Amino acid sequence: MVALTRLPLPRLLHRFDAWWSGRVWVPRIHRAQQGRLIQERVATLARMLAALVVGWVPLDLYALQREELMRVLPLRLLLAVALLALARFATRLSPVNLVRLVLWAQVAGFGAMSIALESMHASVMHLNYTLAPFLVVAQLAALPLPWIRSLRAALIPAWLLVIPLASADMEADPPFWRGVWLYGTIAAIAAWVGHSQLRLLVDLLGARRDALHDALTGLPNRRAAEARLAVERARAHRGGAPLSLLMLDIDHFKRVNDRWGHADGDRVLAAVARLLAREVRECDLAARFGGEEFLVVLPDSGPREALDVAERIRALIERTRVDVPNGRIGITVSIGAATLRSNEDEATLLARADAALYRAKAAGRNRTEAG
Ligand SMILES: Nc1nc2c(ncn2[C@@H]2O[C@H](COP(=O)(O)OP(=O)(O)OP(=O)(O)O)[C@@H](O)[C@H]2O)c(=O)[nH]1
Repeated sequence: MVALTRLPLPRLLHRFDAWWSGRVWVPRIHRAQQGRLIQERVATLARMLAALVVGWVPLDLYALQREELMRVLPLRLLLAVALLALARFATRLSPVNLVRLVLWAQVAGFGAMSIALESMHASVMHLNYTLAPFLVVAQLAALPLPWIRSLRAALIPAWLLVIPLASADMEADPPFWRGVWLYGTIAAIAAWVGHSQLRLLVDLLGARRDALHDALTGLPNRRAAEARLAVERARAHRGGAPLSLLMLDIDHFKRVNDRWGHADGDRVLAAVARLLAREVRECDLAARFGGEEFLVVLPDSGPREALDVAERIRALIERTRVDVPNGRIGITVSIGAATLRSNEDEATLLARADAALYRAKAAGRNRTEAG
C-alpha cells in the first residue's frame, strides 16, 4: 500500500499549511528571535496605546456632557489597564496569541466606547471612533510578520468597521464601502511594511549567524568562542563556579590532506565537529578555533571533570573511522586542558590550554595534558 505521505495531496496540503501560517518565510532557527521581537513590539505598542487612551481624557472632559463622560471614562480606563496588563505579560504569551489579544483588546475597548457614544450627539467624538479601525490595522506595520499573517490578523479589527453599521446614522456617513476600501489599502500597506521588516530581520539574523559560525563544520567560530568564554569567565569569577577549557588539535592532519586530498581532509574536520557537538553538554560550547584546532568551553567543570571529558573525547576519536569516497580514515587528537584560576583573564587561560596542548604533542600525541 502506498504510504499516505507519498501521495501528492498531503504534501500539497502541508505546503499550503506552511504558506498559510507564514512558516515558509521564517527559517526555523530564526523563529525564536522573530517571536521575541514581536513580543517586544507588541508590549511597546500596548504601552503607547494605553498612554494615548488615557491622554485623551482631557478632551473627553472638555467635549462630553457629564452623563456621557460617566459612560466613556470607565471604558477608557478599562482599556488602558487591559493594554498595560498585556504589555506586562507579553513575554509569557506566544507571539501569535499576543498579536490576537492586543487587536481584540482594542476591538473590545474602542467598540464599547463607540457603542456607548452612539446614542449621543457628540459628533466630534463619533468621528474619532470611526477612525479607530484604521488606527488599529495600521499597527500591523510595526510587526515583523509574513504578509499572509498580517492580512489574516487584519480581519480582527475589521469588526470595528461593522459595529457602526448597527446605528442608522453612521451607515450613511462615512459610506461603509469607502471605509472598507480605505481599510483594505491600509491593511495591504501595513502587511507589506511588516513583511519587509521580516525579510530584513531574517537577512540580518542569517548574516549574524554566518559571522559567528564556521561554514565548513557549522560549529561556532573563534569569534563566537571568545565571546562566550568572556561571558563564562565573568560568571565564574562572580559566582565562584569552576570553568575549564579543552584545546584540541588533530594529529598529523597535514598527512591526512597529503594522502587523501583536501576534500577528504574537510570531511574529517566535519566528522570531528559532529562528534564534539554530540559529546558535550548543552551548556558547554564546542567551537572550531582555527584550521584543525577545536576549543571546548566547559562551565561548572573543574580539572577532574575536564580531564574526564577530554579523555572520553580522545578515546572516542581514536576509535572512530571517517568514511570517505575511497576508504575510511582513522585519526587521533591531542588535547590540552586548563581550569580558570582566580583573577585570571581569558587570554591567560587560553595560553595555558595551548601550552598543555603543545606538551601533549611533544609527548607523542594522542594524549591529554593538563595546563
Ligand atoms: N582540509 C583542510 N585542511 C586544513 C584546513 N585548515 C587547515 N588545514 C590543514 O591542516 C594542516 C595543519 O598542519 P600542521 O599545522 O603542520 O599540523 P599537523 O600536520 O596536524 O601536525 P601536528 O599538529 O603537529 O600533529 C595543514 O596542512 C593545513 O593545510 C581546512 O579547513 N581543511
